[in-house]
Amino acid sequence: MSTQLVTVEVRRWIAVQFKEGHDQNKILAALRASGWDADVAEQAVQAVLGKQGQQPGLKRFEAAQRALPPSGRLPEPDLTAERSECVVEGHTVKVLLTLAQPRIVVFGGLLSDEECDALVARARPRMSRSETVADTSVGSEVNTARTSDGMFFTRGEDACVARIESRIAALLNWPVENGEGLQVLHYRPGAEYQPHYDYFDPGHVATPAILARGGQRVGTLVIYLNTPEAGGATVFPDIQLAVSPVKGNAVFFSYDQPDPGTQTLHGGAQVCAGEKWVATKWLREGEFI
Ligand SMILES: O=C(O)CCC(=O)C(=O)O
Ligand SMILES: [Fe+2]
Repeated sequence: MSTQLVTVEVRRWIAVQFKEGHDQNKILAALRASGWDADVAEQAVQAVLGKQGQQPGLKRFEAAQRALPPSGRLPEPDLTAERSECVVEGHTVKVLLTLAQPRIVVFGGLLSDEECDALVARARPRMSRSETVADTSVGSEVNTARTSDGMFFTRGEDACVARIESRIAALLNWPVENGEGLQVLHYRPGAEYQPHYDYFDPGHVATPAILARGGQRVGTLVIYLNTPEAGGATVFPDIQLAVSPVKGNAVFFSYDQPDPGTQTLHGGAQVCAGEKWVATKWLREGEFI
C-alpha cells in the first residue's frame, strides 16, 4: 500500500496546472517525474479534475477563490494585554492556548458548571440524530460520519441562552446577530464526528441558499458541556492538535476563506468511555437570519 499523502497543496497545484492549459496526461507525467506513485498520481488528478468535463475539484477550487469575505474581518478575542485570564461581562475566562496559524484559542471556564448543566437539561428532551448538508442535493441528511445526536436553540430563546450568546459575542468581538443558534451535540460511547470543515463548500449545490442567510461561516466555538471519561477530543489533523474536552472549556477557531488552506479541518474523536456533550456556536460574516 502506498504511504504517499495527497495534500491540499498537491491538489491545488494540479488545479493551477490545469487552469494554465496543461492537460491531464502532462500533469500526470509531471507528478510521476517528481516521484509520485502512478496510482496515487492518477487518483489525485481524478479527484481534482474528475472525468472529462466534470472537474469537481477544479470547480470547488475556483469557487473558493471567488468567495473571500468582503470585509476580511474575523471574530477574534482581545488578547492584547497578554494576560492568562480575561473578564467578559463580569465572568472570568482563562486563556489556555493560542495558535496564530491556523487561528485557534482554547478557553478555560467560559461557562460555569451550572450553565453547562442548564444547557444539557434544556437540550436533552429535544435531541435527534444529527444531520449535515447532503452530498448532492439541497437539504440535509443523516450522515454516517457524524454519529452524535443534536438540536439547535433559537438565538436568544431564553435568558440562559441569551446570556451565554452575549458573553460569546463580547469574548470574540462579533455581533450576537451574526451567530447561528447554539447547536448542542450529544455523543455516546463510540460516537464521533469525522474531520470536516465548518465553512460551506462553495461548489455545493445547496450553498447559495445557505449563504443568503448571513454569508459564510468565519468562525467556530465548541464549548464542552461535560468532561467525558475517555476520548472525545476535538482534533485538528492538519496540525496534529487535540484539544481535551473539559467541562466549561471551549475551543475557538476562525477561517478567512472557505478553503482547506485555512488548515481548519477538525473533528470530534471517538468517545471511548462515558458520554460527551458540546455546544457549538458558528459565526457568520453577516447577520444570520
Ligand atoms: O465535538 C467536537 O469536538 C467537534 C464538534 C464540531 O466539529 C462541530 O460541531 O462542528
Ligand atoms: Fe465542526
